[in-house]
Amino acid sequence: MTTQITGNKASAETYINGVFEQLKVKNAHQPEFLQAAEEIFLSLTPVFEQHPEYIQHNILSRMVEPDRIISFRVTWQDDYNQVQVNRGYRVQFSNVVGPYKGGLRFHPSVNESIMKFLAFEQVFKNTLTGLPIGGAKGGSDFNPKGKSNSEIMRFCQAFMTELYRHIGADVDVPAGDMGVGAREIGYLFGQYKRIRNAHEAGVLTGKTPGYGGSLVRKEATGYGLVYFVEEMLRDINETFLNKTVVVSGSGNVAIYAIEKAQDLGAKVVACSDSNGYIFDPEGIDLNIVKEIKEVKSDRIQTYVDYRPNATYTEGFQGIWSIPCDIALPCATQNEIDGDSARTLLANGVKVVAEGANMPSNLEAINVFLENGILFGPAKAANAGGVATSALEMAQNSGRYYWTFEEVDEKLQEIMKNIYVKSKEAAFKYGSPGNLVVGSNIAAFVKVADGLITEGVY
Ligand SMILES: NC(=O)C1=CN([C@@H]2O[C@H](COP(=O)(O)OP(=O)(O)OC[C@H]3O[C@@H](n4cnc5c(N)ncnc54)[C@H](O)[C@@H]3O)[C@@H](O)[C@H]2O)C=CC1
Ligand SMILES: O=C(O)CCC(=O)C(=O)O
Repeated sequence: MTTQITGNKASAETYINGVFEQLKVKNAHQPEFLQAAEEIFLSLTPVFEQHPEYIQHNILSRMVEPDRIISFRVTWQDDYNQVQVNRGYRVQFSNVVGPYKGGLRFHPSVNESIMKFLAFEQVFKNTLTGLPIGGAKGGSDFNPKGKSNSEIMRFCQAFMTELYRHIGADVDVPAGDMGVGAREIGYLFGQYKRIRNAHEAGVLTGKTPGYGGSLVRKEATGYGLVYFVEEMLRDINETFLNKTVVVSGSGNVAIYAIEKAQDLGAKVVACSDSNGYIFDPEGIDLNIVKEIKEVKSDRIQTYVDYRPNATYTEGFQGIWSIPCDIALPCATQNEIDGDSARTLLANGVKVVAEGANMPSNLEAINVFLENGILFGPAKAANAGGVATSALEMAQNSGRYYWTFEEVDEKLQEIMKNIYVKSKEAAFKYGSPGNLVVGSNIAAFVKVADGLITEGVY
């Protein structure tokens, strides 16, 4: 089946629906990728109405097909000398705006659909930062849980032994995502250097500060999320001060979102991991969470051993039944469904902003938007991490380091600009206040114009 391109004569909706029907046929077994695409397609009718040239250039069909998908075997030896085999991926989705850029996820759920949805989202997110970075994502179905440090190192070395041939400071620059932090990036970088015999610092970001890494990268996604919400609140003359906040997850994004929200005077009362959630009515003691997660790699359940007034509940979904002013989902995709969204609404939530990638499903997003909840979509609200990665690339190529304050100031400026850009696009294209539509359109137009500028390929 091929799309009929009839230029200005085709209605925007007919074109968009046609491309989506083809996408469903071609990717029938990739629900996460189709969900991410549908969310963007639903925003685009006014763009194609105003820009019939995008139909002539068949921009949408070009944008939903990744430049390439690399899949490879990762063979490594565990601590019992058993040979283990995992599957590795790198989806290089688009380099229209800059070199491919995006994290690596090590999690047993990783498959091609999840890699493609993340890489596709990354194209739009990276464009919104205003920095020259294209979109990619990679990872493996390797499960880091319960693995020794030596096993993690051997896995990372095996992973890089194949990945190295596909990346480069001007080609594709991976970083961390779930299950991949500074330790894993260190092992990956070490192996890259050994193979290439070159200290090409800009080939990976999220490195340890002092060894090529930028200050603030560790904190950047969580801090950036809170800076974005500050902008949303500013528009209604509000601040974080004395707000009750619920944050899901207790990993990199969640911990630093909690830290910054607390800095700004909020009371964060709950967080979670994949087993369950804790509720601390007096406000979470973040030092305990850091000790449990960053030092001991233990379950969040153990928090209640330190804080007698806190409670632990099995099951991660229940966290959304805790009344709050601001909800920050920072764990994983599809963690908020329609029912959870309605519960949040009934309990008086005012703002929902996404630290994780695609944490709200389409039904949940509609519940928020239709009921006037201020909603910050992931590709805008969590772009602070990748933006700071781009700042790390800039420092690496300039061969110097900025101070914590310098990077933090740039991050705040970037998050503010993303907010303004998304808000203005929403207004211009007829959906004032809708940051889903605004962020999708602002990014789409930039990539679409790039595709036209750079010619058909
Ligand atoms: N690390 C980064 O810079 C960025 C991460 N993200 C997204 O943020 C999310 C979290 O990533 P990180 O914090 O980096 O990962 P991480 O590996 O540091 O932490 C993930 C946390 O989520 C918990 N978790 C997993 N599934 C869960 C569930 N169903 N319910 C509750 N908790 C659950 C885990 O126990 C862990 O505490 C992911 O969606 C990731 O793609 C987005 C932008 C940048
Ligand atoms: O810093 C990066 O390159 C990647 C961050 C990331 O994976 C994300 O934004 O989802």
